[in-house]
Formats: sequence, structure tokens, C-alpha cells
Amino acid sequence: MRLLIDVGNTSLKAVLWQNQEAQPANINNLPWQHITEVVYACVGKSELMAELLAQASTHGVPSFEANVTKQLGKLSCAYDQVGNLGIDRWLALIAGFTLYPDTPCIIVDAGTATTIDVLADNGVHLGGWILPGLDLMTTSLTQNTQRVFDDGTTPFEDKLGKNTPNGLKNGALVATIGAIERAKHHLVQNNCSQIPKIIFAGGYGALLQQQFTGSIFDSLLVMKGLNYWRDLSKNVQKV
Ligand SMILES: Nc1ncnc2c1ncn2[C@@H]1O[C@H](COP(=O)(O)OP(=O)(O)O)[C@@H](O)[C@H]1O
Ligand SMILES: CC(C)(COP(=O)(O)O)[C@@H](O)C(=O)NCCC(=O)O
Ligand SMILES: [K+]
Repeated sequence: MRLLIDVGNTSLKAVLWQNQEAQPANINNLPWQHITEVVYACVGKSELMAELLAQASTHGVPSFEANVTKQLGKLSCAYDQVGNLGIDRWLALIAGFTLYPDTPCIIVDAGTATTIDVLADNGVHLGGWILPGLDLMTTSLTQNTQRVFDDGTTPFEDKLGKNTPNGLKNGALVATIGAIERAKHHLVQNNCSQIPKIIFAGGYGALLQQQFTGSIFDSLLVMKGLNYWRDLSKNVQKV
């Protein structure tokens, strides 16, 4: 059984992976005697991660931190400085490419930040964008203006705003939708004429998915990426 951990800027997520299935992990009471390895990714603050790694070490369980490489099998990274790409983005790309081979993908991880990554059908990562997440977009406005306010109940909708809270919330949503729409243009420019698979993950992934017919939400995308990364990088090391 593998313990998979994804440390984002808002929260640490952990699952236990066995027989191709994820089970919820209680990080306060982990079944160390059944865990064979820890595979983890960290873009956020890692005190809790450090504590879990110490526990793994005490129990003699090996830990592997996922990293970005220029190439992984047929997948390639758009960044020249590969170490600067968020590992959560790379893992989502690994999962997208593995789950939807030969398919152009737009991968949206909507958490603290919203990242949009564009993947050609041949595994070439064309690049992406980092936007403030929906909450950061709205709080940056409420905290830096005198008169823009949120009421805590107004939903995010793809509609024109007719009062301040829905102008604010809907503005954040349509800015995000617009960026995803624009990502399609970059696939077309790269001669990917096939309709792209749009894959959503993260805390706001389910909400955004509803805005795109035919798209999917996969709450385990980064976790699946961790698993594939571990399997693929083992194979690479053997060569
Ligand atoms: N149902 C939900 N569950 C968790 N987070 C949610 C949910 N709906 C919205 N969010 C928002 O998603 C963000 C957290 O998403 P997450 O993907 O866990 O972030 P991160 O990876 O940056 O830690 C927060 O801004 C939170 O308010
Ligand atoms: C963009 C991110 C902050 C997203 O993190 P999250 O919203 O999942 O907490 C993270 O992927 C990151 O720190 N990236 C490094 C910069 C880059 O990807 O270019
Ligand atoms: K994110």
C-alpha cells in the first residue's frame, strides 16, 4: 500500500493507494505497518509533511519526492528551468497524458491558484498560465478597494453582475473561463485540430467543470500523477 501526499498552498491531501484504488487516509492514525512507500509532492508549507516523513523514517518506510524533469517517457516539459514548474502541475500533466494518450488536453487545477496547462496530443507540454484562484481573485479586490464587497452567499455564475457581490464573483469566474477558452487557441496554433479534453482538478475544479460541456473533473488527478510518476521514474532508472 502506498501513501500518496499532495501539499498545496491551502491544504495537505493524503490517500492510501492499493489495488488501483484510493482510500481516505487519516494522517493522525496511519497504518504504517501496511504502508510500503510514501510518494509525495509539495508546493506549499511543509511542516506537517516533515512530520509525516519523520514518522515514515521511524517505521522504516522509504519516501520519494516527485520532481519535474525535462522529459518523462514521451511527455516533455515546456519550461527551460524545469525545477520552477510546480510539481502539482507536472503530476497533473503526467496523469492527463497517461489517462488520455494521443489526445490534446487542457488541464486546470483550481485551488489557491488556478493553473491552466496545455498539452499537445504527442505529449509536448506547450506551457500554461498561473492565475489567482477564485478566492484570491475576490479577496484581492475586497481587501484592496473601499467599496467592493462580498456577501458570503452569492455564487459564482457565468452571468453579468447586477450588484457588487455578483459583479465580483462572476468577474472572477468569467476571467477563469476566458483563460481556459483562450488555451484552445494555443492548441490550434500548434496544429492540434482534435477537440481537446479539458480536465479539472482542485477545490474549485467541480464548479469550473460545469462550465465546459464534455469536460471532466478528477479529484484524484494529482494523486494519480504521483502513482504514475513513481512507476515511470522507476522504469526510467532501470534503463
Ligand atoms: N468543495 C471544496 N473543497 C475544498 N476546497 C474548496 C471546495 N470548494 C472550493 N474550494 C476552494 O478551493 C481552494 C482549495 O483547493 P485545493 O485544490 O485544495 O488547494 P491547494 O492545492 O492550493 O491546497 C480554496 O480556495 C477553497 O476555498
Ligand atoms: C502555481 C502553484 C502556486 C499552484 O499551487 P496550488 O494552487 O495547488 O497551491 C504551484 O504550482 C507553484 O508553486 N508553482 C511554481 C511556479 C510555476 O509553476 O511556474
Ligand atoms: K492549483
